[in-house]
Amino acid sequence: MLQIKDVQSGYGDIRVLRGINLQLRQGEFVGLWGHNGMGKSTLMRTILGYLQAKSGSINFEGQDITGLPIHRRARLGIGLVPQGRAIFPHLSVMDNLRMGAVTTGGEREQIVMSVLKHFPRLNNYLDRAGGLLSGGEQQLLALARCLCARPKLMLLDEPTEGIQPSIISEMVDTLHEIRKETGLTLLLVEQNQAFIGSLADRVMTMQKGVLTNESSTSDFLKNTHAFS
Ligand SMILES: Nc1ncnc2c1ncn2[C@@H]1O[C@H](COP(=O)(O)OP(=O)(O)OP(=O)(O)O)[C@@H](O)[C@H]1O
Repeated sequence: MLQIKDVQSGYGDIRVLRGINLQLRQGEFVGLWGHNGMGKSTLMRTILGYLQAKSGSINFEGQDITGLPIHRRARLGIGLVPQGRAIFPHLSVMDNLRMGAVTTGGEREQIVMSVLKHFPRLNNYLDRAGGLLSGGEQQLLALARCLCARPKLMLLDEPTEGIQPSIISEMVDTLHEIRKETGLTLLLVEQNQAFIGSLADRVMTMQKGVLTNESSTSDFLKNTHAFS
C-alpha cells in the first residue's frame, strides 16, 4: 500500500531523514520506535505532505504521491493524528467530529455516528467544547476525528504521551475493533513499548533519521526489555 524509497527530508537546510526505505502492506499495523528527536514525526509529516521530500519517492496504492499537496494525499486516504492532538478546542466534540468528516463527500452524520459507536466515552460529552476534555479524552477525540475522514492509512504519532492507563487500553481495544471492521492500515509512532507490543505486527526502529532495525513484535519486546 505504501512504498517509501530513499526519502530524505527536513526543515530548510536541516536534513533530518537520511534515506528512509519502508513498505507497508494493506491492513498491517506497524510500529515505529525510537528515542526523542530521531525523526519519527518528521517521517509522518513527510508522508502526509506537510514536508516535501527533498529526494526519493513515496508511492501510495500504486500512485506516486511524492509531489502531491496535503489535501490530495488526505483525499487518497492518508490520515494523521499528530502528536499533541490538535483538536479544535472551542468547537464541541460533535463539531470536531463533523469537521473530520468534511472531506469524505458522504453522509456526515452517519459517518460520525458510525465512528462514535467505537468511542463510548466521547458519547457522554458530545456538546462539550473539545478543549474542556481531559488530555486522554482529547486524544480519543483526535483519533475519532481522524477516523471520520475514513482513512485507509492512519499515521498515529505518540498517542499515549501523558495519557492515563485506562484510556490507553481503550485506545488499544478501539484500534483492534476498527482494524477488524475496516481493514485499516496503521503506522504507529510510539515510545511506549507495551502499547506498540499490544498493537503492532512488526516494529521498525529509527535512529538519527535512518531505519536501523526491523523485528517481529515479540523480538522487539525481548530486546527493548533487555536494554531498559
Ligand atoms: N519545525 C522544525 N524546525 C526545525 N527543526 C525541527 C522542527 N521540527 C523538528 N525539528 C528537528 O528535527 C529532528 C527530528 O525531530 P522529530 O520531531 O521528527 O523527532 P521524533 O523522533 O518524532 O522525536 P519526538 O518524539 O521528540 O517528537 C530534531 O532534531 C528536531 O529538533
